Amino acid sequence: MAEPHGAKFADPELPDLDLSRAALFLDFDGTLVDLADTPSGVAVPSGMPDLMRRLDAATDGRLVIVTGRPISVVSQFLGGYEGNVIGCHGAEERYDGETNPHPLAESDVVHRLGDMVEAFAATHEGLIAERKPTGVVLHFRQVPEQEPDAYAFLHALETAHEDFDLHHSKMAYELRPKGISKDASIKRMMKTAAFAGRCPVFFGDDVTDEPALEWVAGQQDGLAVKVGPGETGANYRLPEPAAVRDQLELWLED
Ligand SMILES: O=P(O)(O)OC[C@H]1O[C@H](O[C@H]2O[C@H](CO)[C@@H](O)[C@H](O)[C@H]2O)[C@H](O)[C@@H](O)[C@@H]1O
Repeated sequence: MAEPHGAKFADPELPDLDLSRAALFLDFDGTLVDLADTPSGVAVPSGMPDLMRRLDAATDGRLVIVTGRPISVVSQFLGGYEGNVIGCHGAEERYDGETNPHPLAESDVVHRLGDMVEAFAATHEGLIAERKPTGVVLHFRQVPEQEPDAYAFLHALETAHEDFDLHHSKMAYELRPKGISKDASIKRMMKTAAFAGRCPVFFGDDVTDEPALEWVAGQQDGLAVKVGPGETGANYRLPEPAAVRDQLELWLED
């Protein structure tokens, strides 16, 4: 078993957890792995695929990766992970090997939006367009001074496309289908026979994770863990992804 690296602080300390009674929801970027300069630049620790396999076994299949990334992308980052994923912020779901995409997935309108955002990024050095099956992201991490331009462009696209909403995440703006969210997907999953009665546990770092953190901590009496600084409705906090991985290893040892 891997040696824990030692969390710098936990606020307050996380309790012991019987994984066989838990439903474990894990965000990816900024939670399992450190943020990087570009979407493709994240470094996934070599032990991560094995950690996911062991968590999936310990929860008897109640491990779910909850991410803004497409299922195919996060699965590749996790070394060919085939388990449960809420992807594209809830616009794609894979449970028990079966994938349910949103009706707008790979639609003409999504492709057109992707083309337009790519063309905009191509004429604005430092901006990065990231296409998804259900939307598109415009990243300004390399050029924070271009945030107003990035916002103005995506806001104009949002205004012209009534089926899409504009969302802000870490150094990025994203267009995604209306009515989807991580918390809606988690709530739906927790109502299924396989998950009902389990203690929900959710780790997340971003504003897009807050509604689910608040729901898990405030209404479910579960464990909601905010990763990193910032205001939160979570009931626990860890400082960084390395501390998250250590905590998961500790629960696996119990
Ligand atoms: O829900 P998550 O798993 O946290 O995914 C959220 C978004 O993560 C990625 O963007 C963020 O991470 C990048 C790599 O560290 C970083 O460069 C960027 O600034 C962050 O916003 C991903 O690219 C998005 O598709 C996800 O929605």
